[in-house]
Amino acid sequence: MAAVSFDRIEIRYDDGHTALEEISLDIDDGEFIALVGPSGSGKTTLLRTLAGFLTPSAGTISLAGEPIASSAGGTSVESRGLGMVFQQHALWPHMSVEANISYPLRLARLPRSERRRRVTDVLELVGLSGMEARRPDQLSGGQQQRVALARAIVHEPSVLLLDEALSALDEPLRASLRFQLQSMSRRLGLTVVHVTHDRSEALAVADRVVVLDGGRICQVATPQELVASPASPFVAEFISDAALVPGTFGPEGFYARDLPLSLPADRLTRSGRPSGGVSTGQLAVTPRQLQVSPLGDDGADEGAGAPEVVSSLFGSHAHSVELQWREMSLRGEAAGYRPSPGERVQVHITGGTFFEAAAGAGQDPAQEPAQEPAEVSTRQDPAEPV
Ligand SMILES: Nc1ncnc2c1ncn2[C@@H]1O[C@H](COP(=O)(O)OP(=O)(O)OP(=O)(O)O)[C@@H](O)[C@H]1O
Repeated sequence: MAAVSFDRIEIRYDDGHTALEEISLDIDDGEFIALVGPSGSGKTTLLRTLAGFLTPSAGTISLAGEPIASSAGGTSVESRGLGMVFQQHALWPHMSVEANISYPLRLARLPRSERRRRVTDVLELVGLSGMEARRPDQLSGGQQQRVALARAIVHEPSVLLLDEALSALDEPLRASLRFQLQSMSRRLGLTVVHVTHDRSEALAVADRVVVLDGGRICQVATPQELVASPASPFVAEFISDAALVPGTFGPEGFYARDLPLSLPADRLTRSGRPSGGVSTGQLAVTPRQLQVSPLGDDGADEGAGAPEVVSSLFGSHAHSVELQWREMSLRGEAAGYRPSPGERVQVHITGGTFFEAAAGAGQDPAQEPAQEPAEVSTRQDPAEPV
């Protein structure tokens, strides 16, 4: 197992496209890192660079403190001692499970008895004991993927690289493999770099999540930090499906520009360094922070200007509601009541993160301790129903 360090890595493809810029990241020995970001953000490029399939145009990569890649070249893929699993489990169809898994051990010329022992151990670890003699076509997709995992870890890799390794599997198998992957990597003390386009998977399994966009790192944080203190409106939108409500922030709190909606200062988190006075920007409001309830009898004017339900998806804890409010599309949650499409409703905002205009991406939320968004009684909320 080993720590990994990226120092100002840049990747320019042959056609001149810059896929990665200024990537600096330290991964601890035994840490589980997830790389997430929109399609084309550079996740696979970063993984392939670490694996040794791509040479950096600038910067260096170190493994266990030793440089392994720079623009001058690097050590070979094989000598990096990595384990890799891809979306499509590339097993040899004509070989047994045992032969598939022990292949890297045969290459390393380990004696037969040692190979047998290791294969037995690793099959137990991935929950496939006794399946040594089967061929891949006699296994389910999930079992095949677990064989691929077993093969990737049997030679005790320095780092385990996963590229959408669970993406081809259906739920609930995928969920159970998430549990298995995490417990297995913990037990072995593996350093893992897991590329996924599935945000909830990244948050569920990783110690820290790296959010990429346009070839740059937007934020590196624990799952809790990412959700509670997104570093930019993009991260809030991408990770938590936040709506970005334009408005102003002053001593009394946030006032939306285009909607009859406000939030007192003590219920919101402010990202970056406060510049003082009144500032304009955006309030990122996640669906959990936007509670939907029926229009009350308390004088609401038949809801003419109230948010309208576009769709309402069932949820076992709360229903997910998509709303149109004037020009804005918002997502919220309704607990104990499921609104119907076309219905006018009222909304209450329980928290949010304010981003000052032009400050935006790249701010360091650590400069200001983040408050947990307040979960308050919605009825006293100043986000007035219309
Ligand atoms: N061989 C290549 N030549 C030129 N550009 C490339 C090449 N491979 C990838 N790119 C570009 O580099 C950028 C990053 O691609 P990459 O595959 O790393 O993204 P990704 O985040 O893994 O995307 P996805 O989630 O769709 O797999 C994209 O703009 C892509 O079009």
